[in-house]
Amino acid sequence: MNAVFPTPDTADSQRLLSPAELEAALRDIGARRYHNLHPFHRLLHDGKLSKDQVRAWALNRYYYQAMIPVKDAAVLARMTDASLRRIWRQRIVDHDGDHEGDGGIERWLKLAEGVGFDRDYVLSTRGILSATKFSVEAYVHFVTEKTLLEAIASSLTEMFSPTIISERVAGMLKNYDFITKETLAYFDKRLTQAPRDADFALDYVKQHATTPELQRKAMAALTFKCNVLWTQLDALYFAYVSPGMVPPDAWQPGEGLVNEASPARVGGNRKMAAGDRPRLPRGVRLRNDETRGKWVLLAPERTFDLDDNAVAVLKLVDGARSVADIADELGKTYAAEPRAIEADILVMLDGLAEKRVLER
Ligand SMILES: O=C(O)c1cc(C(=O)O)c2c(n1)C(=O)C(=O)c1cc(C(=O)O)[nH]c1-2
Repeated sequence: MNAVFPTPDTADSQRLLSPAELEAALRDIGARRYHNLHPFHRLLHDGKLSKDQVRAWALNRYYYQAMIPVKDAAVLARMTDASLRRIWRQRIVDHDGDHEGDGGIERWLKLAEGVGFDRDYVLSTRGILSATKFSVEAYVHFVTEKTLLEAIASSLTEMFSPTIISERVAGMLKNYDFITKETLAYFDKRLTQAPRDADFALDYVKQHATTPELQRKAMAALTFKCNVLWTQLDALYFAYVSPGMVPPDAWQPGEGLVNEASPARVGGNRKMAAGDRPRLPRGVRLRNDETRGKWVLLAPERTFDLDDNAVAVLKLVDGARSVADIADELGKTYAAEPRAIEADILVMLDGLAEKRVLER
């Protein structure tokens, strides 16, 4: 979606924008770069992730939540005006609460517990991806090192969060049987806190970005922050969706959970990942049924008709090739982007695994 006033190009960026034009330019940055557009969020909200992939999100996002008050304390420390500090300090109270057991961080811990985590494991931050930590810490460094205007402008992603939060809560409640309203209670409060915070920050930026250069800096700060959010999802996608490369020491499915079955059972339930090497179980064969002119999967006492796409994939399923390898091969044959078809292949293979005619 293009806003009426797109981000100015170099020629335009010499000109001082009116406050309304600046707001439109900031909104346009969100329309193009906010993390609602990231493929990981699409999968999360549409119910396309396994429970373990949702857990990976909850665990990593905890680090963001836990560091937000550290970030806000750094912003506060730069404010020489008591009336500004009085307003900004509310953000720290929102996340830390007024007493033990209260506040946003606590509610995020409840969310993590709701998907099965042991609270102490989450608090330890042991399994969090290094890339998540780097992104979040870059945000803290940014507000410490840049001007106060840039620090405040970098929080403006919150202008866009109510929409994604509503979409996320509705999508997750509808699509995952292990998600309850109580688990997602964190987001209830954000729906009022975020607009309040964003309105204040936007007014501040519109009032204080009084030269073309300051306006450019405010826009750059918001762009930077969109990237802080985006790279966290890139890291999750890479480790837990495709190619499924979990770095050493990062959380592995089965770790840090309460009352969960043995890792073997968790592994048995989990969805296929790009690094898995699927194979047909004993007794299941791919056959060309010549009388019907169809390829089928023959299992003991059962036959499954296959469409052309499934046949193309299953011809490459040999227990040696990974899902990513299969996507690469098909990408060559069909001149398609392998990572795009990989997602479709994973859904198809999960369907067959559920019917027990495919295994990892
Ligand atoms: O759920 C979301 O998508 C989302 C996005 C953002 C954001 O846009 O930065 C924040 C939050 N949630 C959030 O819960 C939160 O406390 C928060 C603080 C800030 C900030 O930059 O100070 N952003 C966000």
